[in-house]
Amino acid sequence: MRVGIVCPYSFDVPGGVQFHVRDLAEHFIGQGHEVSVLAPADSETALPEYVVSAGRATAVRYNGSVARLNFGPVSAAKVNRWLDHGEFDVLHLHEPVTPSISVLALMAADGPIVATFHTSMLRSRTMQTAYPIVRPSLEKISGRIAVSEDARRTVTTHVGGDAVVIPNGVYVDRFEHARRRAQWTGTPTRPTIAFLGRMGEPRKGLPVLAAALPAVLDAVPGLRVLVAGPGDPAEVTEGMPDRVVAAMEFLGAVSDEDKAVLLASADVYVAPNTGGESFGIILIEAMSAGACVLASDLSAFWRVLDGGTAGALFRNEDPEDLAASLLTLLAEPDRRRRLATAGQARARQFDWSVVADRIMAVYETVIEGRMAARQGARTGWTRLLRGGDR
Ligand SMILES: Nc1nc2c(ncn2[C@@H]2O[C@H](COP(=O)(O)OP(=O)(O)O[C@H]3O[C@H](CO)[C@@H](O)[C@H](O)[C@@H]3O)[C@@H](O)[C@H]2O)c(=O)[nH]1
Repeated sequence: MRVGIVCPYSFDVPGGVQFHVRDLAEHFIGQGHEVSVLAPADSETALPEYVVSAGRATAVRYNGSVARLNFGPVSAAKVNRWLDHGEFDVLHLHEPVTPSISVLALMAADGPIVATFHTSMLRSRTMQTAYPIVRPSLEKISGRIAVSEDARRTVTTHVGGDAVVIPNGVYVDRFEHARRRAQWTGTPTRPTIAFLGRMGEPRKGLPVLAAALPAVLDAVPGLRVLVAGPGDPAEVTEGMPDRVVAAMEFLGAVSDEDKAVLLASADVYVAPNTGGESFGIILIEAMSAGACVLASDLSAFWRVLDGGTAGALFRNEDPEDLAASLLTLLAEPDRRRRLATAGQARARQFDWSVVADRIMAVYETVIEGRMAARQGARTGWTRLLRGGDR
C-alpha cells in the first residue's frame, strides 16, 4: 500500500505526535508498505529517508505548548507537489484542524483520507481562527482516529461527528531491553527520580515537582532529580530555592537509547503534567522500561495507569500530595516493584504490533469504502444512461 502521512509539528524537536508518526511509518515500512512522511523541518535537521521536509517551521503558542508549524502559500505549494508525486492509496493526516501542513493537505487532497486527533483541548485562539476555514474540508475525512477518550471528546464536542479510539503506540521491547546504568541508578540514601519532557513548557509540570521537592528533601536529603529533555535549565530554575536546584541534574535532550536507560534506572518516574495531555506516550515508555510511575491524575494519565493499578497517581497541581506520594513510594521498594511489574504488563497493550494493525484496518476500511462508493456511482450512472432498471 502507498501511504502518505502528514505530521504538522516540526521534526526539529522531540514530541509525541512526531514520534508517533515516525514509529508508525517505520512499522509499515517494515511490513513492506511504501510510506512517505511530510513534516516541517530545518534544513540542518537530519531526517530519515522516508521524510520529506515541508520547510522550516514557525513557533506558535498552542494548547499550553509551543508548536512548531508551517502554513502559507510556499508550504501549500510543497504540500501539493508531495501529494501529486506520492499518488497515495491513503493519506493519513495528524491534527487536521491545527493550522498547519495537515490542513493544507486536507484542503488539497482528493482520495481516501484518515485523520488522527491527538489533542485533548481545542479552545485555543489559533484553533478558533483556523476552524471556519477548515470546517468544509473536514467532510473529506472518512476515517477518524482519536488517541484517547479525552481526544475523542474533543472531536465530538468541538469538531462534530465521532472517532474511533486507537492509542499511541510504543516499541515496548526497545524499552524493556534497556539495562540500568550505574550513573542513574539510585541507592537507599541517594534514590533517583526522573523527569523527561520539554521542561520549559509549564504544562509539563516541572514547577509542580520543584514545589514538592523541599518537603521531599527534608525527609530524603540525598535525593537526585534527573531532568532530561530540551530546554534551558537557567530559565526553568529561576526563582527556585538553591537546595532544590542543587538536587537537580540536567541531562539535556537525550538520545532514544539514553531515554530508555534513564527510565529503566530511576527509582521513580515522575510525570507532574498539569493538563493538555491527550494520552501520555511518555508514561507507556516509562512503564515499558520497568519504571515505577508517579503521575498527576489527569484523566488521560488515569486511564493509561488503569486508575492507579499500573502506576501511582497524585492530585494534579498539588505539590503536597506529590511530595507525600513520592515519599511513600521511596520508602516502599516492594510497592514500587509491584507497580512497575503491573505497568510493564499493561504497556504491552500499546505495543506497535497491536496499535499499527488497528490503524491499518482503518486504512483498509476507508479504501474499500471509497471503491464501493465509486462502484456505486458508476452503477448509478449506467442505470441512469440506460433509462433505469424497469
Ligand atoms: N529521545 C528523547 N525523547 C524525548 C525527549 N523529550 C521528550 N521526548 C519524547 O517526546 C515524546 C512526547 O513527549 P511529551 O512531551 O510527553 O508529549 P507531547 O509532545 O506534548 O505529545 C502530545 O501528543 C502525544 C501523542 O498523541 C500524547 O501522548 C501526549 O499526551 C500529548 O498530548 C515522548 O515520546 C517523549 O519520550 C528527549 O529529550 N529525548
